Amino acid sequence: MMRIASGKRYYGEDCDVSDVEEAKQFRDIAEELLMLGGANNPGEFLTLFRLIDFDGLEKRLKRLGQRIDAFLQGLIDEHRKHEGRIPKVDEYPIVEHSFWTMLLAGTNTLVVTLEWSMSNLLNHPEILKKTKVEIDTHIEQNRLVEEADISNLPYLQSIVYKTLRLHPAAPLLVPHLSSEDFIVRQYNVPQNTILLMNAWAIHRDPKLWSDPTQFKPERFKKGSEVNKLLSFGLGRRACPGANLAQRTVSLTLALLIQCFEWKQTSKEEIDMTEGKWVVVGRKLPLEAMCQVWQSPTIKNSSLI
Ligand code: HEM
Repeated sequence: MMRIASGKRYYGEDCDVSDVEEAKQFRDIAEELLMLGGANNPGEFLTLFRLIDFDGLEKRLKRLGQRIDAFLQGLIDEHRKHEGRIPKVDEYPIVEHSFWTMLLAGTNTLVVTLEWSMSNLLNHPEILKKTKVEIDTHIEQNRLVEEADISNLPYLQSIVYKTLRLHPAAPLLVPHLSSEDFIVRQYNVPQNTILLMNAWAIHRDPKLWSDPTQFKPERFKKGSEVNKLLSFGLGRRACPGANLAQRTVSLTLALLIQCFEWKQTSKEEIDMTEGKWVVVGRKLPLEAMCQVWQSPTIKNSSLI
């Protein structure tokens, strides 16, 4: 995402990151923001806590907001210097906020989805094998998978859908606020109520899915199953990056499978315990062994 937005890289080996200090700053900010975003704020339930800023959450958020503004200002100034344009201060807020929302909403979500996909595949070697066969059957030996190939790899796409169902990166979506009073079934929802939707629970509801906790990519062969997914929300505030996300995760996963042979580090199943941030990844980082497949195209690729 950072590359799309500014042409820079903030993650990866230090030698690939042009400005190591700036990259570290970004990673620190993103981590703190995700941590505070997931914080349970007692002030939302009891006014007294809000008045005394219990836990100092508000102070920490304000401090973080200033760090974010300074960081983004630096990027925008740098960009304008290259563009040779005179800065127009009143343009900043929109540019800043759009830029930051994209980075915040579009980085960790992709990473955790990819990590959950790989975890599931390592726990199901037969599915991993089937995916490799699909890739090798559709992609010529002398080239790597490209974005345009994804639509010809339905089994791979099913794995991504399946992962989005069992491990939606934002299991409670994003909090919404009711703009007026309304009724859902027998529930009265007053104006200004914070509303959370539990996509995680809906995706595991046995009334909607057969074998709801099983990792069975085949089920998504039937297109209608995809329409039941809520991983990107619904309606006018649904995720605008859904298409990009599915393509990015599918392509990265396809390349990982095409280029490397993957194995677990032990005989035990990979622990699938979830972490507790607002974007829910694995509790423990995924550990796996990989080896480059012995093909000249892959060995000579700049990806390796
Ligand atoms: C697997 C990856 C992703 C998942 C699971 C995901 C999921 C979500 C969810 C659940 C929402 C809230 C929808 C709602 O509350 O109804 C959302 C909002 C949003 N997402 Fe994503 N997202 C992903 C990737 C991306 C990417 C790559 C981008 C940007 C390029 C992006 C940009 C946004 C933005 C800007 C919003 C806010 C939309 C609004 O409030 O109107 N997301 N996303």
